[in-house]
Amino acid sequence: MGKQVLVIGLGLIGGSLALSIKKEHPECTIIGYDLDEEACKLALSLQVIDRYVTDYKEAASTADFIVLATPVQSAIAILDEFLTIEIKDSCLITDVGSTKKDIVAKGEELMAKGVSFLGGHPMAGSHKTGVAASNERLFENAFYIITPTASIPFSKVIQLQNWLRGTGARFIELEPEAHDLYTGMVSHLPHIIASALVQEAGKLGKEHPIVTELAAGGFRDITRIASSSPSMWRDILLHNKEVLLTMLEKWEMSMKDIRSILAQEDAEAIYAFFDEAKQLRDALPAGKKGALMPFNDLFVDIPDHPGVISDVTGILAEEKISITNIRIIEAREDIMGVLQLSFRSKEDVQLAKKILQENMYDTYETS
Ligand SMILES: NC(=O)c1ccc[n+]([C@@H]2O[C@H](COP(=O)([O-])OP(=O)(O)OC[C@H]3O[C@@H](n4cnc5c(N)ncnc54)[C@H](O)[C@@H]3O)[C@@H](O)[C@H]2O)c1
Ligand SMILES: O=C(O)C(=O)C[C@]1(C(=O)O)C=C[C@@H](O)C=C1
Repeated sequence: MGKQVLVIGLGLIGGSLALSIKKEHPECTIIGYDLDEEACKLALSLQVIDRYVTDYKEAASTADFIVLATPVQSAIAILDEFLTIEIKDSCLITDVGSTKKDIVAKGEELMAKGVSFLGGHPMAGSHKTGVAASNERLFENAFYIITPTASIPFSKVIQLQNWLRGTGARFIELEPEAHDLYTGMVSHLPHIIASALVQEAGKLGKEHPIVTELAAGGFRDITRIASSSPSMWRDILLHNKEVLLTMLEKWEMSMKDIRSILAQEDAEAIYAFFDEAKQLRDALPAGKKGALMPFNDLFVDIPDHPGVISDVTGILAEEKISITNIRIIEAREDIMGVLQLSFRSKEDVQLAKKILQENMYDTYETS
């Protein structure tokens, strides 16, 4: 009989992992559990899981591999419950939480009982939630952080990577504290800033409704992540409180600095502020997926007439090239518009470029 995998939390990440585990281990049975039974039913009908349970305890006691993919506070509560039930000696438990210190500390309590827990965090995701947004390629080429402690045997690290080979992710090891510090900077703080920015625009928008209508590329780019799950981010902030309090203090100081050079009309310092940021941003590793997403974008000049967008997308669909995002820039009456198309990989960008050029579309990439 094939092995049993239990996925608890059938949302974006649990669903995507279930798909990539099944792809690499088709003989295993994927059992799902979610607090929300509708999520279980949807996961079953989308063939993300083989079956679901309405109480995970029995399935946990027979599982070979357990993935916790709930918001981080619930993951701790579930690990607490695992302390009270029988789990097979050979079973490996992992989580996908965006914070690691508290979860790994709880996992150590299980280790003391002879149950193997190895913390994990795939550094790829989306502002979308729910199993319907699952994608077996979500983690391809992304960093997958694992946080082994001294109490976990190396064989379990290999076992985890084998289970998760279908993700196509690149595994790296970090101490839980280092994980929370680094992701605090490149993931958690940006989510706070994005949400605060949307709140500010919302306040002005109450008095001047046109403001939100005017929100164009820049605002949308920097605030996309403000559409993420509030319960997930509530838990992340509470788990990474100390790190984020320090970062917010430094952030406030940084805002004070820019305020001060602006008040003084210090043009040189203002230029240096943007120039230094541009150089740092431009130097981010290209072609890598992870917290620092690369741009797999192609820009296409389009004449401003009806049907042109469906023509472009139709050409790409015929070649089976998936578009992950589409945006129209500068499309005003009677002038050329620009279509910004995002793809999963650089290869898809190149293929799309070739096909569209063959169809007489002018295309260009950004560096
Ligand atoms: N979204 C991302 O970009 C991303 C990336 C990497 C890691 N993560 C982490 O992955 C985890 C899941 O995030 P997601 O994006 O899949 O969220 P999601 O909202 O899409 O899914 C979470 C699911 O967990 C279920 N759930 C909540 N409490 C539960 C409980 N006690 N028992 C069983 N099910 C429960 C919810 O009903 C929901 O279906 C979080 O810990 C998050 O920090 C998220
Ligand atoms: O792409 C997004 O929407 C994300 O927010 C993904 C993101 C991130 O901050 O980069 C969010 C939380 C995770 O723990 C890992 C990845």
